[in-house]
Amino acid sequence: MTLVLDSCTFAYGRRRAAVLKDFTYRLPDGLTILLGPNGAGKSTMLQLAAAVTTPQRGTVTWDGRDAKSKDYRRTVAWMPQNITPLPSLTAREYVAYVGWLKGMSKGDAWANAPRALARVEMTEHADTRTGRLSGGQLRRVGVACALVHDARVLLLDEPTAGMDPRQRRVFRDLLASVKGEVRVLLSTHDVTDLAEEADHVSVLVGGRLVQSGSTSEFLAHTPPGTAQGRAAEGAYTTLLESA
Ligand SMILES: Nc1ncnc2c1ncn2[C@@H]1O[C@H](COP(=O)(O)OP(=O)(O)OP(=O)(O)O)[C@@H](O)[C@H]1O
Repeated sequence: MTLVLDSCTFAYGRRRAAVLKDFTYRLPDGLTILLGPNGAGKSTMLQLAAAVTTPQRGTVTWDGRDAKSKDYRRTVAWMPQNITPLPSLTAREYVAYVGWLKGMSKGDAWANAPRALARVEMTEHADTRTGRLSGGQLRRVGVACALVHDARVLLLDEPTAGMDPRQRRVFRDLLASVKGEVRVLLSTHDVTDLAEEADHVSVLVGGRLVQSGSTSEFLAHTPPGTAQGRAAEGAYTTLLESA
């Protein structure tokens, strides 16, 4: 049972070239990182998977359930590149509101929000208005939004962009703690920081997957003689050069 993009074609407008063409992807379990240069189609792929856009051809499903269904929307959580705070809502209200939007009853959403915030170590900020949170704190609230409605899939679009090293550390620990219970697909340019922590790595170039497999399969592309600590970067460069 997983999220599947099957033979999807998507273009931003009829006259534009397709960003993804006849594109098929099965999301593995654990943490998968999605790499690719600017404009490769990573955000587009995540948005199709999140059902915020619809392919012109092909299907997006979870366990056979279509992306348009209510079940699907509850199963899959998406965190866009830029999370817009609702400045007047506190973190708890925000998380509860997202739970309600995802189909929970008001009571359940309100009752579950503190637990979700605790999972991301945001309890002390539960009553802080989201307009006052830092970018890193807001992203943690974004993950809490996924946990509140028990999503099975978490789609994160460049979640570590702009984070300082300490925030990154906290975020990586958070992902490590949730990846046993939810499948995570995370797009990033931060190859050195995350590749070695991932279970799987997918590399998208020009709307085409040039690599998709376990992290050790990805690292097998590292050129011989690469300095320690640069393996992921080396593997990524090799894949880009041969794409
Ligand atoms: N709303 C849009 N309207 C028209 N074209 C778009 C739109 N969003 C993205 N594109 C185009 O689609 C292509 C893929 O963009 P996408 O944002 O999916 O790539 P990406 O891999 O996420 O890039 P980045 O790493 O820069 O975020 C690019 O050529 C981009 O210019």
